[in-house]
Parts: sequence; C-alpha cells; structure tokens
Amino acid sequence: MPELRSGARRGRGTPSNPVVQAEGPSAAGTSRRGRVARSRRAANENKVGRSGEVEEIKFLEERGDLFGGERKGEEEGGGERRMEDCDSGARSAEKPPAAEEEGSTAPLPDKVQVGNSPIFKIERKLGKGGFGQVYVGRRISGANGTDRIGVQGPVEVALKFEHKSSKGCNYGPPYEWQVYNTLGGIHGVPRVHFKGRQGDYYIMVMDMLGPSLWDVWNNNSHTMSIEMVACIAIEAISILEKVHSKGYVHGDVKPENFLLGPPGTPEEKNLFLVDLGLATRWKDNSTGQHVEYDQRPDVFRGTVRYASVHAHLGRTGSRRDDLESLAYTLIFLLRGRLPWQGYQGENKGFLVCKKKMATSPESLCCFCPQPFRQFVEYVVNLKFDEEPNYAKCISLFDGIVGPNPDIRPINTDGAQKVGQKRGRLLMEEEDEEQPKKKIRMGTPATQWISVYNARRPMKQRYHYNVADTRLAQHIDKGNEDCLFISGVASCTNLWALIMDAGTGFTSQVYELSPSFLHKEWIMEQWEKNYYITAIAGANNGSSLVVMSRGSHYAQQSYKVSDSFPFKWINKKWREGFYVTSMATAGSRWAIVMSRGAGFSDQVVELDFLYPSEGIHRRWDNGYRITATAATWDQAAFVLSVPKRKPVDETQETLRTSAFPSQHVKDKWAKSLYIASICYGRTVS
Ligand SMILES: Nc1ncnc2c1ncn2[C@@H]1O[C@H](COP(=O)(O)OP(=O)(O)OP(=O)(O)O)[C@@H](O)[C@H]1O
Repeated sequence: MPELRSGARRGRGTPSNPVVQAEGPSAAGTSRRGRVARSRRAANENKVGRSGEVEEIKFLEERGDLFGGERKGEEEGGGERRMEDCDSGARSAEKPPAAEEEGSTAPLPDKVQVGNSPIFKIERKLGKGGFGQVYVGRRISGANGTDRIGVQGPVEVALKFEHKSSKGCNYGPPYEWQVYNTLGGIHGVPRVHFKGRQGDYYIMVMDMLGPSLWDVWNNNSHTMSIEMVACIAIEAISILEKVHSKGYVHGDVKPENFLLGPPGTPEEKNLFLVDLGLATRWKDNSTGQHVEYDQRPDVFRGTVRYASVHAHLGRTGSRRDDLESLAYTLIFLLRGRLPWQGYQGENKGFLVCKKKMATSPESLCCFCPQPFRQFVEYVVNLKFDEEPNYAKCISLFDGIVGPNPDIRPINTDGAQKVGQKRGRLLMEEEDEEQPKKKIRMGTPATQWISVYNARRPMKQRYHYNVADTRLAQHIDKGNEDCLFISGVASCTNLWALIMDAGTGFTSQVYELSPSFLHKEWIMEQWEKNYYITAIAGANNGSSLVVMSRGSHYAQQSYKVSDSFPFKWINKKWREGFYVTSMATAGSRWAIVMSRGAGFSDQVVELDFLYPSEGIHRRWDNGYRITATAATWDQAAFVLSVPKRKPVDETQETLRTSAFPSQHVKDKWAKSLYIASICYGRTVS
C-alpha cells in the first residue's frame, strides 16, 4: 500500500481490492515534502525539458476503420506485392495492372528506340512487377538507329516498360528513373543505358540480368545452402552499404529484387539489386543531414512479408529498415518460410507486424547458424538515424563462407573490397563495448504508463482500484473540495481517478455506462454545452465518460473503432480537430477530437511496446504527450505542440507494474503532476 500523506483519506477497500486515494499539494501546502518517502522503486522513467496542455468540443460519431484496414491479401509462394495505404505525397499507392491487363488499348511496340539509343527488337519477357514489365531487347542497329551494329553498348539489354498512366509515372517519367540517375551502375545496381518515352510507354534500357534469388530458391525445391545464403548476406550488405552511401534507402528489399547476372556469362555469380521505385532519401540532399523522424501509422510502403516493423508502423524509412528486410530475406531463403506467412484478410498487415514483433531473434533463427541470429538481433535494434556497422555485419558471416573467394557460389567482391578486414577489427573493438540496450527484446509487459507535467503548485488527488460502486463518493468529495476530474483510467475493471484544481472547468458531469461509449448520454450533454474531457474503458466493455464546461473546445467528435483509427484522426486533423482524449476497452479504441484544443500541431506514436525512441524524438522537436491509451498489445501516445508555450515544459513518463502511488508523490515534490495515465502494453 502506498504511504498516504496526512489529511488524505484512505478508502475502505478490502486487501485484495484496496481502494486508495491520495492528494497533491495545495498551493499553500509545503509540509508534504518532508513526509514523502525518498526511495524510488524500480520503474522505467523518461524525461524531457518542459510541458504541455489541453482544451475544447461538439459532435458526430463514426464506426469501422481498421488499423491497416486497406491492406490486400498475400499471394503465397513468393508472389507478394508491395502495397501502400496512403494519402502521403510520395510515390504512390497500389500498383495498377500492367499493360498486359490493360489489353489492346496499350500494346507494346515491336521495336524500341529512345533518345539516341540504337534500335532494340523486343524479345522474350523477363518479368513483370506491379508497375512495369521487363523484356529482353536485342540491338538491331547502331547508335541513333544507324547500321553500325556492334560498335557500342550491349547487344542484349533489359527493357523496362511503364505505361504513362501507371501510378509510378503520374503522367511524368517514373520516379524510379531519378533514383537510377544516382544509383545506376554503382556496385550491385544495374546500369541504365538509355531512357525515354515512346508512344504510351516510358522505357528504360538497362543491363540484362538473370534469375532472381526467389527464382533460384524456387527452382531448387525451396531450399538454398547455408553457404550460398551467407554469401548473399555478405554481398547484399555491401550493396546496401553502397546504396546508403549515396543517400538512399531501397525500401523494398526482398528475394524477388535481388537478381544474379545472366547465366553463362562472367557475371552469373554477381548479385544485383533492382526495383528502385520505392527508394527514398535518408539523407537530405540539400542539408546533408539525416531526414526527420516521423510516424504515419496509415502509410505502408514495401512488401508485407519482408517489411521492417518500423515500415509497418509507418515510420520514415531509414537505413535500418533495409537491413531488417534483408534479415527476413536471408531467413526466408534459408528456412523456406517466415513465421508470419499465411495471414489473410483486411487485417493482415497488422497481424504480420504483431507477429514480427512477437518473434524473438532466437525463435526466428532457431534452425539457422548463429551469425544469422546475431544479424537479426543487431538490425532490429538499430536506431532511426544510426549508421549501421556494415563491416561488422559482413564479418558475422565470414566464418560460414569458404576461405577461397573464387569458388564461392556468389561473388563477394564488393564486400572484399570494402569491408572484411575492417570488419574483423571492428568486431574485436566492439566486443569490449557495453552491450547496447536491446529495444525489441525486452519482455512484453502490461503496465501503468503515467505522464507528468510541470505546473505551478496545485492540489491533485488520485484514487485507484476504485470499484464502480465507490466512484461517486470519491468524485463528490473531490467536487466538495473544488477539484474536478482531469483524468481517468481503468485496470482490471477497476477505475483510477485523477482530480485536481488546475483544470479550469466550471462544472462537470460523468457517466458510468455498460457500453463503450454511450452515445445518447454524450449527445445530451453536448446539448448542454458539456464537452468530453476524460474517458476510460474497462476490459468488460463499460466506460467512464467525464464531460465538463469551461474547456475552450468549440466542437467535438469521437470515434469508437476495433483498431487504432489513424485514418480518421488524419481526416479530422485536416478539419482543424485535435485528439483531446482517448481510451481503450479490451482491444477497442475510442478517440475524442476537438476544435479549439489549443494545439498548433499533433502527432501519434503507436507501437507494440512503449515507443521510447519515438517519444524522445518528438520531445526533442517540441511535442509533449497529451493523451495516452493502450490495449494489451498496443500503446498509443498523442503528442502535441501547444499554441501557448507553458513556462515550464518539463514532462516525464513512468512505467510501473503497480499503480505509481509513491512515484506520484515523488513527482509532486518536484512540482510535476499527472497529466495522463493509462494501463496497457509496454515492455520492461
Ligand atoms: N535488368 C533486368 N534484367 C532481367 N530481369 C529483370 C531486370 N529488371 C527486372 N527484371 C525482372 O522483371 C521483374 C519486374 O521488375 P521490377 O521489379 O523492376 O518491376 P516493378 O514493376 O517495379 O516490380 P515490383 O512490383 O516488384 O515493384 C523483376 O522481378 C525481374 O524478374
């Protein structure tokens, strides 16, 4: 039981169901400091410089909307497609059917000549993706269509056709062309010889390559030797290092996008990375700085099976994502299957992401040699802007591949040139370093997540483990003492209540309802100019809604949804609403958004664990947490930039397995007051 300060009342809870309340200092109350216990129990704590605020309301209710709800099904057998739900501006959404499906309206030409290229006759098809189709082109003239065949350039090339109306083109040259301008011809990326438009098609003339790693795996009874996969690892890492060194992230690393050189040629054991259509810059071209971190949970770019968890969660792509996708690619080639294959339906993206998070590197790599586990462990723990240690990664696989590079199944020239010796040295040096904190490997836990803001001394009181029947008496007593409810939460169907003197409300009503949420009651209160200022939901589906007068909300809207309704939030943001409260009941979410909330900007951090890195990055950019909610497997944080900057912006968070009763008192002693609290998924 927490130590209670003198003057606070202890409720009459049973030992197994203790009802507890405590009270913060009034402006005059200074005697508390001496009595606050100094010891601090184990808790996960985070802090930032200075704090946030909240404000106002009106109505409307919508239902539906699933997190990742517009994902498409997965084709089994290596045929996955990238997909993207978006209203982000970048290279866009689902790929349209290739020209073949568009039928006779857009027949391919027999011959191709673009720019001052020779003429190429179109021969057999090499492959097809969601955006383009690729054919063999045989040179039948010299440059500019002259007769001097054989003078320059390869006789056989690959011709990649993209229809002008393809989303990759947007009626202009494909975005991929721009990326090839920088990356074409670097180690492991095919050269582009010519590009241009002919009729309805944008055509790229590039080096002809051979089968993809998926083809090789598929033609070899869905197997690949350990040595072959280790060589692929080494070479792929060195290719990614080159790509990254030019400021780009590939964004769609998978077996289908690694091609070998043409069979029977000196390049047949060389590895190449193709399909640069989803590449993005990690390094800002003009400033040379790392691009800014962001999370847009409704945006997904990549291929579900191989995408990094961060990509699933809509985080800005960075170098770590390519390496995580490479890790899944290698394990797929080695084991023939990934644990998250086989999910179907609308919710597939969400389920795959959840499974990836829940799969430890040990279990993912249980049948693989040790270096693969080490690689997975390393890449899933990389930070957003961390420079991967490519040489170290390459050196992990050194011991698996044969000593003689000339007889390796895949050429590892790139890695030999740049990395291996350096890698060994680095490995030795790093062994002496402290082990890094393992972000993805903590034990999943369900905890209280509490957020504290610096404020001028004020009275605050908390109650927890409050059964339905005892709510009224605590609230009435608080109101008698001029306190209003500032926050509510629920744990194991018992309520937690935060009341304080700093809300600015003039009156308040609340309802405990068996439903999540009780629309009729809310609408009635809206009519009377009360706006929702706090909500909580219990696992049994009941809810506690608090509505107040005196907030500055001008209009309000809420949504109850089976998954985190980011798309809806995004839509409401555009209409001038900001999230002002949120809660969960079981796995359902309720989000309240208000106009006149007093924020100038707002973002969401959503994860399967406490998103420590994201929260720190947001803090650094001036955001403060203004709403929290968590289910048993996801935690969401809304962070806002207040229009009126508070004098003291300090904000701290805590994660504790028990209600943080003692911690709250420690915070009060430092003039930090609970601003938000919820119970749900974290990682300890
Ligand atoms: N240079 C090449 N040489 C030989 N085959 C190629 C070459 N480029 C692409 N291919 C084949 O064509 C297929 C489609 O190419 P690519 O992936 O570039 O197209 P896309 O439409 O952008 O595909 P995706 O839908 O995967 O993004 C590849 O999977 C590969 O089999």
